[in-house]
Amino acid sequence: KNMKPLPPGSFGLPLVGQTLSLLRALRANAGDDWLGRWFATYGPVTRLSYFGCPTAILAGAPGNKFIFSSASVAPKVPASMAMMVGRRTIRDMAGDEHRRVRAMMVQFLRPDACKRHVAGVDAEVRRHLGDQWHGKATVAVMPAMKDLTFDVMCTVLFRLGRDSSKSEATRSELATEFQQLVKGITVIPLNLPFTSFSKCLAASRRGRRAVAGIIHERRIKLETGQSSAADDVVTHMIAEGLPDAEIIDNVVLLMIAAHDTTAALLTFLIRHLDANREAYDKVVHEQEEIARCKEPDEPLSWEDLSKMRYTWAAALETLRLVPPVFSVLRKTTADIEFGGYHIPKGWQLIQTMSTTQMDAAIFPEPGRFVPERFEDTSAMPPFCFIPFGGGPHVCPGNEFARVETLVAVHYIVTRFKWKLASGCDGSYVGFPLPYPSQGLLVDIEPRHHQTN
Ligand code: HEM
Repeated sequence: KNMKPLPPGSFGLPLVGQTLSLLRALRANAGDDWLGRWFATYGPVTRLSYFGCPTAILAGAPGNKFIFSSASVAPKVPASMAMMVGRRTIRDMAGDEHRRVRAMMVQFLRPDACKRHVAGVDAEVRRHLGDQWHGKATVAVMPAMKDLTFDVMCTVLFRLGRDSSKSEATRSELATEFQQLVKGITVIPLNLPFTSFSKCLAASRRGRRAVAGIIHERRIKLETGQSSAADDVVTHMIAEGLPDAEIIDNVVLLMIAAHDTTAALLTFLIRHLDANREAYDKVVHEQEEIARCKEPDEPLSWEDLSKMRYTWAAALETLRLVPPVFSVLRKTTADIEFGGYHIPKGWQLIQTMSTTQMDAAIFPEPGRFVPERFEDTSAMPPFCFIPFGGGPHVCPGNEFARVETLVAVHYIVTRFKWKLASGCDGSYVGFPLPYPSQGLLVDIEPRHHQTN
């Protein structure tokens, strides 16, 4: 009787709702304009229909705080994602179960583990630049960064060595299948012969079989005393007694979460440094100072990374301007009230990173690339800069992403100069992940350090 009204807005046409119009805007990199118009019409708490579900979109820091920390809100896994990745990932779990499986991943992602990963990341980055940048005149940055982050993840987190042709084959099989299955997450889940979704499902089945093969090998090694639970995340999950089907789902999730996001960060950092010479000079200066104290083949150390303060500030500013994850999707697990409105149980909830990250009241001149904003973040209001999400499901890989980004930037800026190739305008689509036109083609030239 005393129920508050539903949020203002419109569900649009049956089934279609606002899905096509919002997706079209997102793909054309006009999602912010679309949402800006929507919020201007209906206010910061509003309803619409997205992928056939009643949905509330919340704008601003209070909305972010509510979505990330309310006990009556849980992650929503879209049907296409569940079909590609599986239904027993940590995105589908809550409470103790979520904490338990998440802890198995965090064991390999928290700062003390990342400290141990630095040398492995360093070797993989050098190897990549040696293979894909040295001797080249032009590089497509995004594909190169995707390869790099995929390989770093395989080597460092999953210990897929490069010591045998079998493990090289497993890596390349996983890389091929994952390229395809990731596409299936954002298409309409229509499983009919010859649809792109059905091809993605087939890739998912093959990718899952490859992961099952890795589990099989790791179990034998564990049982015969050739390995220990501390060696890698798969062996750890086996030792913790997680059922194989759940290991597969969570490994697939981890592989997806771990590589494209960091590749997008690296790509757009390179693009912004090209366009902002003052920031570029400061990054080069910081990295040259570190390189000067090292022997040519000496890997970077954890202490070196802690000196890369300006470079990390530039990376954070890149995440503010071009968040790899455009928005976070949740669902209500009970009837809730927010901002004077009633949001029923089972509705989807969406927040979008850019409503606060591009708000001039929080980040003056929000369109400008100003890394200095992140040199001291003590005055930054909470729940305004949220590229890694928030609450119990906040990204556990942020420290790993920091290590990867700083090591890669170190070797890129100390070994190469770059500028956009002629004909590449630096434009990009914003969804499902920010992806630059032509993969961001840059012309490169070697600087002075040229060892591998
Ligand atoms: C710049 C790089 C990255 C960005 C921007 C990013 C962003 C995000 C975001 C927005 C979420 C959802 C958080 C939420 O629901 O509140 C997430 C979740 C997640 N990320 Fe990342 N991520 C990055 C890198 C990584 C890396 C390197 C890994 C692993 C090595 C990783 C593993 C995960 C996992 C496992 C989850 C699910 C956590 C859960 O549901 O408990 N991410 N990430």
